[in-house]
Amino acid sequence: MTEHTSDLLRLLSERGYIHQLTDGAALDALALKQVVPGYIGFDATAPSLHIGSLVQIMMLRRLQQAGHKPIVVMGGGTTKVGDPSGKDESRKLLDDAGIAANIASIRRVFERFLTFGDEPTDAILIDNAEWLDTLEYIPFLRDVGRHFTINRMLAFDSVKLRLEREQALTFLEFNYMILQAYDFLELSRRVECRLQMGGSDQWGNIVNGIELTRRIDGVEVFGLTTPLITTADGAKMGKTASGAVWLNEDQLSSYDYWQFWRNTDDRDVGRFLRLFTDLPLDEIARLEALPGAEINAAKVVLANEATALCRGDAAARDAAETARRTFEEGAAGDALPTFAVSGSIGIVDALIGLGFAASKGDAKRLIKGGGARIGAAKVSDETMMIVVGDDPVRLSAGKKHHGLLVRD
Ligand SMILES: N[C@@H](Cc1ccc(O)cc1)C(=O)O
Repeated sequence: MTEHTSDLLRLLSERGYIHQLTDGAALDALALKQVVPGYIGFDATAPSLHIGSLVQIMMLRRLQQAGHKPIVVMGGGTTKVGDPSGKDESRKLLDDAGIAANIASIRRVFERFLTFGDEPTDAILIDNAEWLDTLEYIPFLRDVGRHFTINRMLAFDSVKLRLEREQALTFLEFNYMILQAYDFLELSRRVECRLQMGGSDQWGNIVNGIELTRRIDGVEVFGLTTPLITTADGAKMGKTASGAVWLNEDQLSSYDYWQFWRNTDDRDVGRFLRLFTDLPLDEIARLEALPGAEINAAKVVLANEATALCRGDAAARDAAETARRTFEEGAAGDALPTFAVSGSIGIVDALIGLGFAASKGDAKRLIKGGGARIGAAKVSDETMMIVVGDDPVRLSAGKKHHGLLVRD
């Protein structure tokens, strides 16, 4: 990576956010002389974003920390089309009411990470349905469509991969990149947006927007993508045995959110501290160098900081306190029910003992349905025996019910 002089690019590059960047030198120069409005778009395919979107949200936060203006674009329009980028199959189409409900629920999380308002570096939120919903087909094709060649569109990964694998790509989805490109042009006109950021799968959509904005308005805008965040064992970050790690509190308790971070692989701690917390780099360097089991202290710091950012200080403190009491003192935290066991117990009896199942049949159905977990691991064997030693064993039924087996 070349040396950057602007706070913006220095901050993004030293904390590990940059994968690809268009004309870095020109963006660097622009960021030195003015407030750069930069955007990231989020489609509203679920009621909450999950950890997979957290790098993008953190990038908007970094943009603001470096003195620039974050623009959150909610994809009220693009969600109706469905981005084929990085997807093997067409997305399930949502109706207007479903999209509106998802947007209302998703948008709350941004208030935790960004400061909104009317000042030059305050964040703003815009819904692209504002301009996409009312496009007129023939004028749009003539003004915008003529700048795209099918020859080139076929070469972008989002299209090419589906064709190569002989997976269907509908004409509806084929239009997505044009609509996202048009968003960039609209945002350049409406709020002088100069930068679009996104995950690495968004590169094609972003580049199309840059070219369209240059061709139609003669304005130079920039693009930046983040690396795909994987864990040390090679998995995509945020996929746990129990499902997606949701950012919204009504989808995942703050205690479970905290635990997700606490369970970070030793090798990922430093990288995650840089990406997902505001701790200064020298402090992170110290934490990631902690030897042996002391690295667990760094994981607790990561869990505390990341949870405080997303869920607030009080939620982070409560989660840390519950964890400390349950795991460090071996006693039960207020938040979780316990069941005392002498030596070992069968999984079925444990589920009944904690009140998660009313009968043996009920407990077996829960296990068959994939709803029973020990720690983060799904239980599939209904005859499994659990040995309870000095440390309590955490048992869960579904997403909401958690309890501890403690030694009698
Ligand atoms: N295509 C993006 C979302 C997006 C929507 C509209 C935009 O203008 C930009 C980005 C995604 O699927 O993650």
